[in-house]
Amino acid sequence: MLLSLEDLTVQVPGTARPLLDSVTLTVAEGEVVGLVGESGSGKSTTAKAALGLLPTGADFAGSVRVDGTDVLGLRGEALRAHRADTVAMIHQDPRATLNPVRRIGDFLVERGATKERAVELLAAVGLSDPEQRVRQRPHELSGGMLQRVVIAGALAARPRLLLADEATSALDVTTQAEILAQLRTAREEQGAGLLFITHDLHLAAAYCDRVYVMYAGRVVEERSARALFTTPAHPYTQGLLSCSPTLGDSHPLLPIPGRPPSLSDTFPGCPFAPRCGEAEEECETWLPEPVFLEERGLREDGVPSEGGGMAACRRVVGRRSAGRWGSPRSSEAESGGGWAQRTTAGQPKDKVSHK
Ligand SMILES: Nc1ncnc2c1ncn2[C@@H]1O[C@H](COP(=O)(O)OP(=O)(O)OP(=O)(O)O)[C@@H](O)[C@H]1O
Repeated sequence: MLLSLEDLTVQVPGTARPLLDSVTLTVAEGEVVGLVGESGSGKSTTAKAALGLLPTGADFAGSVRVDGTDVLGLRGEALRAHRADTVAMIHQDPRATLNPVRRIGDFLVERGATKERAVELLAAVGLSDPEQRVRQRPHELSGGMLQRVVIAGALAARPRLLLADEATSALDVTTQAEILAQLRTAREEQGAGLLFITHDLHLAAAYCDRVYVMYAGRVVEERSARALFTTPAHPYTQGLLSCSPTLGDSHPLLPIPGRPPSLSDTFPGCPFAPRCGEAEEECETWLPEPVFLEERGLREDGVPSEGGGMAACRRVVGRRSAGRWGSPRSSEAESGGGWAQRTTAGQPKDKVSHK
């Protein structure tokens, strides 16, 4: 597996609950995996963990592996090489990545491209006049052009794993569509995996192969993009879909009531229970573990589901076997009940300090 997070729990001092709580997530070679959730759900912290970057002073438990390498154990030159060569992150604001006084060509050469390849990379991400662009400085290009430059820079070292954190959110829809297509092409040509972070569940469903939904530092659902869109299993996923508009859909938008929890909020049970229209008394005290969703017949209204996947909700427990997040499905984990009583406010066991 290219990227594998296993039960990653991350806590910083002074917060009541962890930033990440037992996050398990995989990205295979050549796969586009979406990570969605409201602000503060832990998406960026999850992606940064793949770079070996945890908040200063954080305690963590669990593991992060890229191509089999234990990333959180890397130090010094090995960590620098990992960040320079193996993984590349693309942020929302290209101006935060680009040095305003350096030429575009220098930016690409610093990332390992030759001068000829710098021109080729700019052409590959759809910039016109690439020979001229390499001599220009960031203030001479528009925001959409700069984001293309940043993507060219991310591809320069031919990384195995691309992390796109809201990389297209600030762009107009035409530029967004072109950049998404170019990221996909780059992924195909280089065989890289792509972790695609977005607030927009519809975009994730349209663009990704598989999607993880996060809430309050936990993964609450993992499905194929199509299954997530057609038969969302978790009430939170259903809520996200109901409150985001789609073209041609005349249904009224239904916002999820309440607000996402802060790091000072703790929960004896399911973190989503206070906002969940389906919550029952048990949800307030029991934390649902992930369970497998079968190929068909998941939903109570009889609509067939597709593609299996996992969800952590009391509504699907009892009808499904306990499981582990990730892909492919692991048969040895198919036993047990799928419920766990939460005993602490998420204190990681066997924690390690990240200084
Ligand atoms: N270095 C840090 N120290 C303390 N808290 C942090 C640190 N980094 C992130 N957090 C907190 O961890 C939680 C998760 O943050 P994260 O940025 O991962 O969420 P997100 O889902 O990416 O949000 P957004 O969509 O707004 O970027 C937030 O409550 C954030 O304030």
